[in-house]
Amino acid sequence: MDTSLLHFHRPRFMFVASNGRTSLDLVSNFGVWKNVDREKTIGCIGVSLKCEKMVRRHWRSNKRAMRMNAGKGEDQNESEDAFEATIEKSKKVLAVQKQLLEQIAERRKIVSSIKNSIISTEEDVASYNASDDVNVKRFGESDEEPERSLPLELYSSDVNFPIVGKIVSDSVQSDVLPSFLSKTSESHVLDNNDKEKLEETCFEDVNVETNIAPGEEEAKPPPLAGANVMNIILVAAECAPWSKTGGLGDVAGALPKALARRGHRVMVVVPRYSNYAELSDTGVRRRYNITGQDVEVTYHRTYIDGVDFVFIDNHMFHHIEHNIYGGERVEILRRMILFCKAAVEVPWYVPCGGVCYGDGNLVFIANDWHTALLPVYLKAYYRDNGLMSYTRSVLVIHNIAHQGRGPVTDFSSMDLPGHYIDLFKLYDPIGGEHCNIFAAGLKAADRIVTVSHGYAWELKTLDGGWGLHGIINENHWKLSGIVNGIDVKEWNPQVDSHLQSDGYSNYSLENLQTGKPKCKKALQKELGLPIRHNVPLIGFIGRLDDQKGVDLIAEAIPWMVGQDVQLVMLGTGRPDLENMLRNFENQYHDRIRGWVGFSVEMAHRITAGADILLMPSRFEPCGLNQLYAMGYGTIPVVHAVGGLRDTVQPFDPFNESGVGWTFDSAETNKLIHALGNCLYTYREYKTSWEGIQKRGMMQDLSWDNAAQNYEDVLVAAKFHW
Ligand SMILES: Nc1ncnc2c1ncn2[C@@H]1O[C@H](COP(=O)(O)OP(=O)(O)O[C@H]2O[C@H](CO)[C@@H](O)[C@H](O)[C@H]2O)[C@@H](O)[C@H]1O
Repeated sequence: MDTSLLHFHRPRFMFVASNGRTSLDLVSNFGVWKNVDREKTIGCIGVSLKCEKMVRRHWRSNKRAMRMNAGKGEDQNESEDAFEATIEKSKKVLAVQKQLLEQIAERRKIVSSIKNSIISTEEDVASYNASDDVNVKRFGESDEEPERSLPLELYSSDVNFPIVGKIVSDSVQSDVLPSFLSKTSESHVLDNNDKEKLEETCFEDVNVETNIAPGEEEAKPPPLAGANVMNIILVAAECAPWSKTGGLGDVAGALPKALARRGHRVMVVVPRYSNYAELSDTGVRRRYNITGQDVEVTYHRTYIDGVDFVFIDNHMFHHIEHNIYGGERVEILRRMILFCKAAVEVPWYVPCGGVCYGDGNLVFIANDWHTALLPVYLKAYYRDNGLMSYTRSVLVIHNIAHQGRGPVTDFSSMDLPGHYIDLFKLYDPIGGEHCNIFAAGLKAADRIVTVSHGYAWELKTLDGGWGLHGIINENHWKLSGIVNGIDVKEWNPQVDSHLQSDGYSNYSLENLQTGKPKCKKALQKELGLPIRHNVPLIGFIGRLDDQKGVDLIAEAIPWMVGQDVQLVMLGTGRPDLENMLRNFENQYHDRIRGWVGFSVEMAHRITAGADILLMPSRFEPCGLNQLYAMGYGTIPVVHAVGGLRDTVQPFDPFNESGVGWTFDSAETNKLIHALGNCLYTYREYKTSWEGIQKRGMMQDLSWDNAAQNYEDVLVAAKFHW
């Protein structure tokens, strides 16, 4: 280190941001030294921080002396100005130093996570090879030598930290980076996502405007998850914004980001239904045996908001994003088997940011019956054979009504050891003896989560468990209810991109009374409804099926049209219910619109433009639309069931509390009663109405709380043997 840098009696250097890169320019009162060796300079930071206090003391005493001589001439005034300026510069230096230290800490974290992954990957390989020795056949593989698609250098014990090396050679001199990040690996080729990730972490702008107090220099907060930081892989059949047929897509798109914000390394694995623009091919190819056929999958990846999104590609998944769960039962089953077989091996074979996740300190989060095979495969082919010993699985129930039921003969297509049939075989009065994938997943998973407390309770009942209540009760010790959150980037009236055209407007709590009416007007215009400010506009968004209680709305429509209201219903599903929507629109063209289709934009616009959102669901594990509605100042009227009961506290006019209206059983007259009270309040008690809107909007509905609760479950799973 150049010790001359330490012999200063006045502020000597400051770092300047230029062109989005951290160029370190050394500035003194006497001159400027450009492009000083970054490593040396960063090395100096620690020392200079200590010197900072000394320097400040020195300046202060100089300044006092200056003041004593005040009035003795212009020279002194100029000197004082110069001192003020140098103090300002010093503050800037401190700000930049703080940021650099934060970046160093961040990079240390990355490097140590890379090292951990490498160690666990080596362990995997060792046990993988050991398993070859004892001739353990892993699912989906023929008797041939298993191919290893992962670049072998990643297994090497003296592996460099390749990710930075490549970027460095592309864009900056390696010697301007801290030494622990500057090793290079010629053999590893980065994809564009790697570069994006690295550029995000390595080359953030240095903002010199921050003022910090002395002593705060190293105040980089630890990850919110603290010592519980782990690798998490969420596996789902859909993930917004790429694929979404309902609430599962929203959850898979948002929960992982909230977990990543807590400091975990998080991946989402999802089928690749289309040729999504932002993906790049990882080059990894694997083959799996699916009902006797050798099927190849490839893995594509992107990195967004701190999360690795890995897409599994095979022609079976192509062009079905609007019909993910549709088609012949046997075809759906083959897709889900392939997806689960390929997903469970992602941590071994798919490098993310240059390095695989590995199977140590890893938890899978599977979702609904479509991925309920994953916990079973994890157990049957890996943990039972001493592989992936430290990997755990959590199965989330979003909707127990769909279970992957089929004849017992389905079991043979799953390619599992014979005794595993006991997990799948179930008898109930509806299906008789059958093969039940959800049942097997619930038994095999280390922990079970469902999406509200209310639904966790309902699942244990004869009515709510849909034949699986017995299994849920037997496994109640591992069941938790965690209410979903909402993605506050996606669903936020202040920034909602669907409200930025066609007369819609972004709004917030502050301008609710002007912004929301604009959206209402724009919605009426877009739908071709009479533009009337004072008519209550009621919305419904959802799948058209028994669950969502659309038939209750249908029965209430004759009453509704006599109430001078407008109604817009958006949904797809059962053809008879779709026709019903069309018929209502034809019959009551001046006040009802039935939009048959799946339109994310229209869902956002209805949520913003409507005054009231109806959710008469017969059962609702959590429900997201009522959460979105409350965030947009739209008042929910809901059947108090499952997550709707957990999240919509009924309005109490005596205490001016509550955020909506509820009714206690799924009956038309109860819906009418609750909606009647709601309309009465809308018309007669404007102040109460605004209070309900504001209380709804002021709630913290973000995923952050839920993510913390998930973390508790993941930790419990981790220590479950
Ligand atoms: N026609 C359409 N056009 C555009 N968007 C549409 C649409 N129909 C529905 N959507 C959107 O799909 C999502 C539906 O979410 P929900 O939570 O209400 O229901 P779903 O029953 O699918 O989810 C299940 O999983 C979720 C997540 O756990 C649970 O909340 C829920 O109770 C459970 O039934 C919302 O984002 C909604 O806006």
